[in-house]
Amino acid sequence: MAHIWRYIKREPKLLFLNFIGAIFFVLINLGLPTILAEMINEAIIPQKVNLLYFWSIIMILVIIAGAAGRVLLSYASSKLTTLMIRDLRNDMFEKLQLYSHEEYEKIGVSSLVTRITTDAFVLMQFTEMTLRLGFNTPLMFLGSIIMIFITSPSLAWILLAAMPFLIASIVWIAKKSRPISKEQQESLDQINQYARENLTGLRVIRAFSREDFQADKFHQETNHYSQVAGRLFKLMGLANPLFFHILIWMIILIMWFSLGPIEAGRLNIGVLVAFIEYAFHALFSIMMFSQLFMMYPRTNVSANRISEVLEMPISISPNEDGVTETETNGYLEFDNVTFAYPGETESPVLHNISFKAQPGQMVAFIGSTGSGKSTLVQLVPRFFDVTLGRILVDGVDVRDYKLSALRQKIGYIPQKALLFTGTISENLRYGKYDASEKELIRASDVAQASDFIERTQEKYQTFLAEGGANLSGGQKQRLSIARAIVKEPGIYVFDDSFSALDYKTDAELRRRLSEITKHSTVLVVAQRISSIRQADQIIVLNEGEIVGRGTHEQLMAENKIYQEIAASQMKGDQLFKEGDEDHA
Ligand SMILES: Nc1ncnc2c1ncn2[C@@H]1O[C@H](COP(=O)(O)OP(=O)(O)OP(=O)(O)O)[C@@H](O)[C@H]1O
Repeated sequence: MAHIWRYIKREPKLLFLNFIGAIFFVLINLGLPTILAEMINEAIIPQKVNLLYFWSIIMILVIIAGAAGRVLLSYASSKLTTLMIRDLRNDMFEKLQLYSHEEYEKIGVSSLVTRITTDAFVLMQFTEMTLRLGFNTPLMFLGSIIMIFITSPSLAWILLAAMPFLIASIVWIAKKSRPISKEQQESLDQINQYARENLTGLRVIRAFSREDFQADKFHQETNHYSQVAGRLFKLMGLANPLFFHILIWMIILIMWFSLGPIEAGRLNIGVLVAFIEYAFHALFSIMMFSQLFMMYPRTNVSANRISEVLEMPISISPNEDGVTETETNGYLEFDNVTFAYPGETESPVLHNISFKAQPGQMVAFIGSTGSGKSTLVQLVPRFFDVTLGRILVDGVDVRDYKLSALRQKIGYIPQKALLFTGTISENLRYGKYDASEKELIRASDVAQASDFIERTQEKYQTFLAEGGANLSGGQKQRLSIARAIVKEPGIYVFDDSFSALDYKTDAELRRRLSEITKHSTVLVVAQRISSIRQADQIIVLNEGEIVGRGTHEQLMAENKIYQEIAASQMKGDQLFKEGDEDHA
C-alpha cells in the first residue's frame, strides 16, 4: 500500500485540491441539517411564507456550494488516480525490462500480464475511492457526532448503541473476503495463461483437433472464476442490506425515544429532523468508509502482487558501472564452467566446460536433445549466470561488464525466430537503429532473405504482423539472422537457427556468412552435422559434459558419439557426398 502514497505524493497540488474539496463537501453537508431545522421551526411550523423563501434560497445556495465541492473532489481524485496508474504501470514495465529469465520463470508471463493490467486496475479503483471518501467520511463522522451532542445529547446513546453492530458487520465481511479475493486473482492468472497458450498454439491445437479439450480446460477455469466471484459478490451483496437494516432500526429507536421529550416540550420537530439527519450522516459515513475497508483485502492482495514485481531482486543486474570498452573484440573463453538452473543446484546441466574461441573461428556444438547446447550458448549474453567457473569475453569476466555493453558485442539468433510488429526495415534495425539502407540490403543478402523481400510489394517497408505471423518459418529465421548481421557483433551466437532452412539455403548462407565473419567469433548450435562440418572446432556434448572436440574429420575418425549422430542423420557415404557438394 506504500506504493499508493509514493505515487500520489508526487502531485502535491492535486492532493491539496482534493483535501480542500473534501473539507468543503463536509462543511456544507454538516450545515444543511441545521438550516433544515431552522426552516422547519421558524418557517414551516409557524407558516411564515417569507421566511420559507429566505431559508429555501439559503438552502439552494448551500447545495450549489456543496456540488462545487463535490466536483472539485472528483476532479482532483480522478486526475491523481489516472496519473498514479500511468506511472505505476510504466515503473512495472521498466522493472520487467531488467528481469532476467530467472525472474520471469518465478512469476510466469501470464501472471505478469494480469499484474500489470488487472491488479494495477484494482489499485487504481481503491485509490480513487480513498481519495474521494478517505478524507471526508471520517471528517463527516466526527462532525456529525459533535453536532449530535450539540443538538440533542439525550438521544446520542442510540447512535452509540448502533455503532458496534455496524463495525462488527464490516470487520466480519472484510475478513471473509480476503482469501476469496486472493483465489479470484489467481484464477484470473490461470484464465490468462490458458488464453495465451490457446492463441499462441492455435495451429498445433487445430492440427491435433484438440479445440474441445482446450475449450474444456478454459471453461473449467472460467466456471471456477465465476464461482469464486459469485461468493465474493454474495458477501459484498450482504453488506448493504445489513447496514441499511441497522440504519432503519436506529431511526425507529430515535423516533420511539423522542416521543416523550416532544410531548413534554423538551424537543422540537426541527431539532428531531436535524438529529435524524446527523445520525444518518454519522452512520452513512461509517458505511461509506466501510466500502474502503471491505475493498482493502482485495486491494491488498493486488498491492502485494504488484510489490512482488517491483521489489523482485534482479539476479542479473545491469551493472551500470561495469566495463564498457575492451581492446579486442570477439575473444571468448569458457573456463571450467558448471551451470545449474536456478533452484536446481543439485543437478547441473553443464559440467566443467572449457574452450576458447577467437575472431575468424567457428565453434559448433552438437549433441543429443537436452545435452545442454542451448543452455551453454545462452550463458554468453548472461541470460543466466554460471554456477561455477567463469566466461571471459575479450579477457573480461562477463559479470564485470556493463550488461548492455556485453550484449552489444553479441549477435544472438534464437532457436525460435521472433520478429516484432512493424516493417521489415524496422525489424532489421532493431540492433542498430541508425543502420543505412545499404547495410540492411547487405545483411539480407548474406542471410538469404533479399530474394523474398524483393518479391514483396513494399519490399523493406513490408509490414510484419505480430511476431512475423505472415511469414514462413524459414523466412522468419532468415530475417532474424539478418537482424543480427546488421548489428555487426564481435560474437555471433546461432542457437539452432538454421533448422528451418533447406539444405541449399543453409549451405549458401553459411558460405556468405563465413565471408563477413572474418573478424567475428561464430558459435553455432546445430542438430544437422551438415550445418557445422566446416567449423574450426566442433564440441560434442553429452549430458552436459564435453565428450569430444575437434574438426569434423577428426571426430568422424575417433569420436563414437559423433559417429553415432552422423549415422543417425544419414548414411556415412551420403554425408560425405553432400559435404563434397558443399565444398564445390
Ligand atoms: N529454463 C529452464 N529451467 C530448468 N531447466 C531447463 C531450462 N531450460 C532447459 N532446461 C533443462 O536443461 C537441460 C539442457 O537443455 P538445453 O535446452 O540446453 O538442451 P539442448 O541440448 O539445447 O536441447 P535441444 O537440442 O533439444 O534444443 C535439459 O535437461 C532441460 O530440461
